[in-house]
Amino acid sequence: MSFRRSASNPAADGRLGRRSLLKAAGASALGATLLSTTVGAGRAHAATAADVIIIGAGYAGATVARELALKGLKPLVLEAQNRIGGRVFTTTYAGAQIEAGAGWLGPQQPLIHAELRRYNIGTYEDVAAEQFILPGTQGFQTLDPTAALTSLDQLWSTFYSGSANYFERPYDPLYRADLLQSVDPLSLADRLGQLSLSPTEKQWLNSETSVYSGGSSSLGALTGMAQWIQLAGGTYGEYTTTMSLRPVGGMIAVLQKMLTEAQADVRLSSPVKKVTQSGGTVTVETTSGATFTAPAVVVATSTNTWKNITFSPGLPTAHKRASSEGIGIPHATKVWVHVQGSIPPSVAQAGEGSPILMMVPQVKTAKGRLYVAFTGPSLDVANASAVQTAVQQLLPGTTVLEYQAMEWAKQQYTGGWGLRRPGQLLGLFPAIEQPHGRILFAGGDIAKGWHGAFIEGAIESGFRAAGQAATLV
Ligand SMILES: Cc1cc2nc3c(=O)[nH]c(=O)nc-3n(C[C@H](O)[C@H](O)[C@H](O)COP(=O)(O)OP(=O)(O)OC[C@H]3O[C@@H](n4cnc5c(N)ncnc54)[C@H](O)[C@@H]3O)c2cc1C
Repeated sequence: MSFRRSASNPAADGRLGRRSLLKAAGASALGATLLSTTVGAGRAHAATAADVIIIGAGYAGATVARELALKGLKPLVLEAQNRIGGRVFTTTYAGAQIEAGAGWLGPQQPLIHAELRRYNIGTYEDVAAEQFILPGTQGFQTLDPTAALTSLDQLWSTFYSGSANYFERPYDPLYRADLLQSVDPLSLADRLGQLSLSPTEKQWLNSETSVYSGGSSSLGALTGMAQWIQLAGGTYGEYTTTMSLRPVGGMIAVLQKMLTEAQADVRLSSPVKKVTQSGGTVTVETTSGATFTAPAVVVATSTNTWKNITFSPGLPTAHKRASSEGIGIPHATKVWVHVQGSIPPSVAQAGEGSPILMMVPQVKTAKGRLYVAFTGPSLDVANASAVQTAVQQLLPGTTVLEYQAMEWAKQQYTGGWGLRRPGQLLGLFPAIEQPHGRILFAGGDIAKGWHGAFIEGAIESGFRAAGQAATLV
């Protein structure tokens, strides 16, 4: 899909009016390519009177835009794709509204709840599971939710023991940097290896540690997930509620309202390739050759994508390291599966290395039920019979009617959700939050609190970066 540039049509050069925001948010069907369209072959330079240029129209960028606008400043948002939202992608499938990316909110995430109140957007509870299907000594076993969660709670409390001390203040993760010295180098797999677990118990835990790590539990940091647990209240039961709420209108709804309130000039299909600081200004160049200048720039893209932009002068050490090592995980495939069968709504988990690691029940349809599946790297989601077999292993007696997969880690402009690697908390913070001259950095990946896999963190980082940017204008 491509558009021709037309001087008389603002949408044609990627500019977005308020009414177009809604359309842009849901423009692409799930499964369609998310690569940006080549809008406006951009030979021209584009003069702009923006106070701050924001690169990226995800939750972090939208928060920056809204906060700067509230301070009376004029933001310009350059977004690579032909839609807003980034790793939030509300769309429809099998007649239902679905989330191809971020799907749930937790009750203990104050910033997103303040935004929901601000824009008068309600939430509703997600579908409750009526049973759990978990690895057993001989194949899978079915448990009622209370029994499963009680056992899981005990196992995770052993796994995370000590985290209440080393994250005494979970919103200030370096507060006990002294205690973190021995813990931050550990991967989730290292921690599993320290415990005396039966093979079954190990599988109960490593299905989740491998999902969050993007394949192998050796990729994710123990301190990454332990901080989430402490932010949630300290127990696994409380942590599970981070997957309990959905906003009316979808995960995109608040973001749309933020950009609308900001009256932000949002240019879609405008991938930034170069950011140059000189004197008191910063010049931003898109892949089409369009240039924009402003006294400050906020880079609000996923950490993994920073390396695709040429910064002059080059990025500081911590930022270079974050982008080259990656905070975004290497495998983040979320599949919506339409399942037929008489099985009650079930949460199903399988051990690390399995084709599907976790399935979560979603809405009932006329023909069956939708499920969200998080896969492991061993499953080829292009192979329908492999998907069918993998689903039937977890949900026996069911048939897959259809499915749609989004391989987020392969998306050029976002990548997957984030989970810090071992050593990154002490190795990158607090330097990663600091300005690089007139360039500021925002994004869920580098949040202090709900980092990586939560829009709460993207909003937090957006508030911080907006405050930093305002001092430079
Ligand atoms: C499958 C999946 C499930 C998730 N589930 C949840 C969940 O249930 N709950 C939850 O709270 N969070 C969840 N998350 C995490 C959440 O989506 C992210 O933490 C959050 O959306 C990150 O927002 P952001 O603004 O930091 O980055 P992004 O959303 O990645 O936004 C960055 C934007 O920058 C743009 N961009 C990149 N490069 C350029 C460039 N060169 N020029 C211009 N623009 C550029 C991108 O296109 C993108 O729009 C999930 C994520 C994924 C992938």
